[in-house]
Amino acid sequence: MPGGNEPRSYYVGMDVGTGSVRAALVDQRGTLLAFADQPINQWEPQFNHHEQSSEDIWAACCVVSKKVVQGVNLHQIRGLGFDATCSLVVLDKQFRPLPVNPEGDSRRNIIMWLDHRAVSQVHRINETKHSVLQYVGGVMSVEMQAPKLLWLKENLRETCWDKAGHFFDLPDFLSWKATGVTARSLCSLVCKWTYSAEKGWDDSFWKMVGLEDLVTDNYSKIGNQVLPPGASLGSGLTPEAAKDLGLPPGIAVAASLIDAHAGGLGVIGADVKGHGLACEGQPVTSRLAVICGTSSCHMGISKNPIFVPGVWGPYFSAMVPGFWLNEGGQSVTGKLIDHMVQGHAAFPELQAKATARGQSVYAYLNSHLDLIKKAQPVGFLTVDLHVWPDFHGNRSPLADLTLKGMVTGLKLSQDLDDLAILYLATVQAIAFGTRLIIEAMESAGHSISTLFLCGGLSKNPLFVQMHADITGLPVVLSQEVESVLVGAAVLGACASGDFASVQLLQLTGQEWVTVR
Ligand SMILES: Nc1ncnc2c1ncn2[C@@H]1O[C@H](COP(=O)(O)OP(=O)(O)O)[C@@H](O)[C@H]1O
Ligand SMILES: O=C(CO)[C@H](O)[C@H](O)COP(=O)(O)O
Repeated sequence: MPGGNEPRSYYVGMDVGTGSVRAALVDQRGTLLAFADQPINQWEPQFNHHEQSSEDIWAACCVVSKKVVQGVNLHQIRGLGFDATCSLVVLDKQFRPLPVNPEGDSRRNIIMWLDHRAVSQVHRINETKHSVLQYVGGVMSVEMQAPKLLWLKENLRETCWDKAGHFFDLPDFLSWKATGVTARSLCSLVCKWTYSAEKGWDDSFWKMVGLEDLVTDNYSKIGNQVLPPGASLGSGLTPEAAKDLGLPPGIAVAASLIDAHAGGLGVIGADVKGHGLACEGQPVTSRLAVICGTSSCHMGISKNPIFVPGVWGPYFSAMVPGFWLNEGGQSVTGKLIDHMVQGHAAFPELQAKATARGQSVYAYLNSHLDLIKKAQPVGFLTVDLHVWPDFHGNRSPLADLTLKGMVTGLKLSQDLDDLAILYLATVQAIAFGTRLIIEAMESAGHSISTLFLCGGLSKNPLFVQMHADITGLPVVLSQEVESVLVGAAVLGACASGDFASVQLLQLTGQEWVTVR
């Protein structure tokens, strides 16, 4: 984003993650000026069923939006962009929430991205060997939308499926809520719905898998107007949404991005001059963006399509216009670390000690590991304890939802030392998973020299260092940890017309730190 002395223009980015909604006010140099976050509800009514509420999420958006523009001249706000998880939102013909559960609770009208209820459905979809599957790494994930749609049709026919008027990816729901425009983003449809940027919808796929009713009326329920991320939607922010969000009516609202793609856009174009990095002076295709939060997403781009077995894509223009995208992933990373730590017998002691010190439990564990490692490198503490991290299946590169997690080397003791070493082994297992994904991508034709991390886990120095040590690659972090939000704000800046396209962010104003 250009610098200079122009009067300040502001852009609002909204990032709907798994656990919370975040908003940021960003200026034309890409500098984040204000930040706010608000937790959102999640329901897990039964194992592998994960649900949310679109009304709860919108309400949280309204809270954080008003917070970040407090004291700002609203006339200087030029655009608004959204990113969100690729969760499935279900509305009736009057755009009212419909229940995605047998209890009929219409508050819960979202099937979340990590929901694994549609196992039988995705198995049958993959059995078809339809040609669209080659563009999702050869095997469709249970976390994508077609299996979930088929589950709704087969399990909630009367209470949901027959009443449904609109099925949205969550990022597209948000841009609809803001503008009243039902256009979908190329990003969400290409990555999660089997849409082709070149050929559009493939009727034969929907008919083959038993969702022929979505083909009728020219795909009106799932989208027949598709725009590139950053395109301006309709007449911009509606008066009603403007009132909700505390923003000026009519400001530009952008076609959205999925959260990982916004994070990738926020970091992958970083200007890293002066750090002596291998990627300096190399094409941007030598960089891998890793957006690590509840899950981890590994975003690699190429000028030509690269087919990587077990790694999603290749997706055209789904993140950076004109580039093909491959997306590796680990369904649970932050969530896995939290699961292992919070489920350990010594967690209450850890929580008390961390609180007493005014630290997060992660910071306390990291310092405890430094204490017990003595003279050896911290990584050696797990020489007898190992974790296999696929507690929620393997997204990439094995693409096997039936895989489970494993721990070997447990003893009878369950004290704080044991918890710290189990936490370390879990962090290392996730880093080994990243290495496996990189090896699969490189075997297929990628050439990756540097990792660019963002997301909640990038705030954990141990997580970052283990990724550098275990992949053998340097890791670049932005001083501005909210890179996903900057990516979302970039969308709003593009929609405003102030910038020609969703361009690679050259955040020259930002400090970048490297971990070798
Ligand atoms: N300050 C922190 N230090 C270490 N880990 C963190 C920190 N903040 C968040 N995390 C980790 O990141 C995960 C959430 O990532 P985040 O990107 O905030 O969420 P989301 O997945 O909702 O986008 C949590 O599961 C937690 O393990
Ligand atoms: O599949 C996705 C991206 O393609 C999900 O949106 C992502 O894995 C969830 O993100 P987060 O871990 O930040 O909540």
